[in-house]
Amino acid sequence: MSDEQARLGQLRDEIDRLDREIMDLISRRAECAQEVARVKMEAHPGEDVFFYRPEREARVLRRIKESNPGPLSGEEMARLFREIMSACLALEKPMHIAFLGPIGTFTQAAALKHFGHSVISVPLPAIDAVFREVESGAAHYGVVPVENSTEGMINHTLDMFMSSPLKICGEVQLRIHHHLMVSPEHKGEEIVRIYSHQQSFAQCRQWLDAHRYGIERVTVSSNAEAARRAAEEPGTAAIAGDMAAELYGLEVLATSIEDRPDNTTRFLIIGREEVPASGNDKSSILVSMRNKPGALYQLLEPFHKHGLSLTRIETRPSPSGTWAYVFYIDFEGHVDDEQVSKVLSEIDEEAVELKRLGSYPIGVL
Ligand SMILES: O=C(O)C(=O)C[C@]1(C(=O)O)C=C[C@@H](O)C=C1
Repeated sequence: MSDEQARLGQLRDEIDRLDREIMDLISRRAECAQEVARVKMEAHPGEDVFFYRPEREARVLRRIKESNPGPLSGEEMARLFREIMSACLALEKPMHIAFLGPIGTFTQAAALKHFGHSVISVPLPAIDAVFREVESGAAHYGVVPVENSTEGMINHTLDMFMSSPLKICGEVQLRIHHHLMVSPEHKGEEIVRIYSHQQSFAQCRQWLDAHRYGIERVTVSSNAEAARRAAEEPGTAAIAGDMAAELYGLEVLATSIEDRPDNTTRFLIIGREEVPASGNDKSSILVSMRNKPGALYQLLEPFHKHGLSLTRIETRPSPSGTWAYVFYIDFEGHVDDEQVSKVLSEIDEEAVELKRLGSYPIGVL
């Protein structure tokens, strides 16, 4: 036996021993989670028990990232623990997660990044369908896109909050990489048409103008639908992500063709209950103000006065009248914080309407 083989043999024995230890520890952790479920059910007999605890998960993942000794990165370690917790939660209660489908979309990738792979993910054809699925109780939570760093807000999602009773329970950000892809069967053929979602075309506009100028661009309902069509139709290509390429067996001709290298989409987790403070939270509100001089100043002044950071303010036309507006505001803090409750009660005095959309942990992953 060579020195190399002898050394590899020792190291692999050590890895086998460690794997057994890791497995025993994960099994003990899973038993604890099962016990947690029993305690929760005993404490709330006959009630709707909330097994998923976003504030607890955020704390666990933050602690893992902060205390990770390396050599794996904090992100990588948190991702592994994300999957362990996902499997533990599935033992307590299998979670149904509705997302803007079809399967293979970036929203599904975001749902799996946030909840891990042990959930049952349910694709739905539109953003309002995701809201309805969660409102009716058919799904425990939903995942919808809310803003993209290149293209701005997803207005449909913002507008749904005006009428929906749902709460925001979390957020997750996903780096969006778009690829130009074709079916390997039709690879040699000239591309006469490119399919994609309107947002993806917008995020790759400069690349397309520089590299595929003059080719017909056809907008479809999702990237996954674009990939499905490209898989079937000779002479076509799709702009979509890795999941869609894999799902439809497409070959990537050009990778990461998004115009901005930091192209990121933020998604919201929507649910039926409010989330307790996790120690590093964000809140979202909808406010409609009277149409009078200084209204915007009056709305923002309490944030300045009480030292709260705004992370986003967006204006949407109000459904109640022409030229009336609703402000969608994200800010740091939790509704249970003293400063936040002062700000909200000051805004409430001036506003026509103030709707609290929820406080939730700032995305960890
Ligand atoms: O701490 C809880 O309440 C649990 O249910 C345990 C646990 C975990 O595995 O750590 C599982 C699911 C929850 O979403 C949060 C944490």
